[in-house]
Amino acid sequence: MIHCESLVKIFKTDDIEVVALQGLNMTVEQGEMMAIIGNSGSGKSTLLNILGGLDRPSAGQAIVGPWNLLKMTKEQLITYKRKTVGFIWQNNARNLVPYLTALQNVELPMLIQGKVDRAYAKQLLTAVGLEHRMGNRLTQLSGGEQQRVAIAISLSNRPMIVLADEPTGSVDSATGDQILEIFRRLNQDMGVTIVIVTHDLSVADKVDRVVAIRDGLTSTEWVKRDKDVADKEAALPAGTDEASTTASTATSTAALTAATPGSRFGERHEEYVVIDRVGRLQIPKAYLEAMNVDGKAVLEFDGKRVTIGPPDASPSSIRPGRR
Ligand SMILES: Nc1ncnc2c1ncn2[C@@H]1O[C@H](COP(=O)(O)OP(=O)(O)OP(=O)(O)O)[C@@H](O)[C@H]1O
Repeated sequence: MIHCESLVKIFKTDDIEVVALQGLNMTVEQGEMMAIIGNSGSGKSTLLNILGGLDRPSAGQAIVGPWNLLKMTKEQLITYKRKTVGFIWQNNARNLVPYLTALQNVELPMLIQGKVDRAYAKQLLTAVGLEHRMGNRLTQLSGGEQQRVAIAISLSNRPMIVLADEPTGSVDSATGDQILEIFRRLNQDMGVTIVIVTHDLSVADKVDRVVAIRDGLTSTEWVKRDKDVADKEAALPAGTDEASTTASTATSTAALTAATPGSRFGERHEEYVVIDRVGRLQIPKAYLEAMNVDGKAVLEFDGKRVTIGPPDASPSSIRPGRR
């Protein structure tokens, strides 16, 4: 559904250029609910704005369904924004009109497009648990309820994808959990693909997959594992053949398991380093410092594992591991 390859975004002002995305690769499958996580300034919002058609990429490839975001005309971009994507912002003032009721807010984008479907608007508000608040003005709703109205609005044009920028950023953690549960339900019931951008690591446990962005590049990926496989593997003694086979099958799909896999987001996530099409990967700074590698390194391959180390010493190991 979404395919970004070598995606570059450069912001130019009078005297400086900021390379916000430096050749990013990412794929999102149809029907997935995934999160993009990264520190402030890592390029998350830039990527989301590009996927939402709000900003144009500078180079590379960005394909969403049948659309090529680099090659679209202005008119196509308008149609794309109206029909393909729904947006949710952290600051919901961007989505909502305070003096209108919840129902009027959901109907507004439909009105702008020329056809109000009241039954569908009500269905959306019911889906986000606000059937009893439809007639209330936005000012009468709590922050969490307003965010739920924003979710209903994002679906009013029946989009294929919902893009959410820090959707839990301005609510407390219990409300944040509720919002993520609503996303999950909508994802399952309506089949809508959901991409959440956040710096909140706790979101990771609620999604199928997490892609970490660092310095405008995808660096690491955590995939939620099939619970049965995870339970079975946990029951096996370390180093048994069956456990190794399960781990290596997983690694062969996309990437190399990192040296400290899995544990960061609980038992059911497996951590991978992303390797791009031409074989590049990002090595965490802490590892490079611990190995005293700077600029150049020695790679060794023993037929199964790649080992990397400083040029003048025997290599320290980066190896596919598992819990
Ligand atoms: N319109 C712009 N003009 C110039 N530089 C920009 C612009 N938008 C973003 N940047 C720069 O691009 C880089 C990535 O910014 P971006 O907003 O995508 O990061 P982010 O990961 O979403 O951060 P945050 O979580 O703080 O929103 C930053 O260095 C930022 O300063």
